[in-house]
Amino acid sequence: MIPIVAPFPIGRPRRNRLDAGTRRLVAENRLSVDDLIWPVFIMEGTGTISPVASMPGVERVTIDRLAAHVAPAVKLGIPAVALFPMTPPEAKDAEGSEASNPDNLICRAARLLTREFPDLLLVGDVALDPYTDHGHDGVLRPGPGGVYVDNDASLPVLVRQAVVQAEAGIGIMAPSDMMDGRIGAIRRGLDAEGLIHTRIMSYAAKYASAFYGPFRDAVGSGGALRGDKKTYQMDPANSDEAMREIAADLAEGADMIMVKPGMPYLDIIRRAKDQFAAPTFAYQVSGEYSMLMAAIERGWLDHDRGMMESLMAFKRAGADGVLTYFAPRAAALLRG
Ligand SMILES: NCC(=O)CCC(=O)O
Ligand SMILES: [Mg+2]
Repeated sequence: MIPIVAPFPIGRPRRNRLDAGTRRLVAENRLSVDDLIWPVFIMEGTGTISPVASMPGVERVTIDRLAAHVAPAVKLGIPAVALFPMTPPEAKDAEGSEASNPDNLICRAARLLTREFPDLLLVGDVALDPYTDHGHDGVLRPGPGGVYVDNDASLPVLVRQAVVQAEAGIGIMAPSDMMDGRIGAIRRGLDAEGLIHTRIMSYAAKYASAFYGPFRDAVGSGGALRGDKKTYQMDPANSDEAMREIAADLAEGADMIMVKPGMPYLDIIRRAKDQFAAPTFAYQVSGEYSMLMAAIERGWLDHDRGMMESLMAFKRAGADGVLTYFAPRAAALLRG
């Protein structure tokens, strides 16, 4: 489609920007509270709210503080929270066994939130990195290059993790591990337990990115990480490959797909939406958040305008929703 524009001076594009009313009428995209998913960090202990040093304005909370922490977001109408645990080092092992403990932090948090806020959607991360002492998303076995994150040996562990999380009340499973075939394996595993309503939001195109740094600080997995994740997360140079990853996950039964990180990968979101017309989400990851907040704290950017513009970019790129640490603040602004 080639837009027809009358030549100047008959055509004057500035007419449609003349006043706030006109600008509202012609706005092509809108951000709404309905688009927001809020990632929340949980830790062991009691009575503690602990700031994440590398993410100004973000806190980890103990389970007894979780309902009070989440209540304002629920009140603002945020439809979903994504839960991430800070697993204590003594609960970590090489196989990530704690991931499938039905009484792990995530499951206890999910039972509590389901009871307190029955309409709030819970998104559960499926990957082993918060639970392994080596910081990888799957289990390590001898393989190419010495040790290797073993795809097929990781799948049954991920399936068990998804099942315990679903049984604890998590309605949306979000596999972030990037193993091949995990969406199909998790779907079959859930269905075998009768968990046919559990949705899968696949981190289909997850890049091996520098922008996850502050998150690893928040969940305490950064120091432990041996090597890098380049043998399973995607190369930032690639875009066609993201389309193949997304196609595979949709074919295996993903209900929704995600692109991660967000802002440096807006082109991937647009391609994905145009090509697959599936519910598409962006994760505005910790490094993007902290980058904005660092500039905001120095007075170099305006908080509200910077936040809203960064979120609108995802809508314009074609995302249906955004996982963002700004969610409660954006929702408060949208509610006026
Ligand atoms: N599965 C979650 C992550 O890997 C990182 C998210 C972030 O950096 O915010
Ligand atoms: Mg894949």
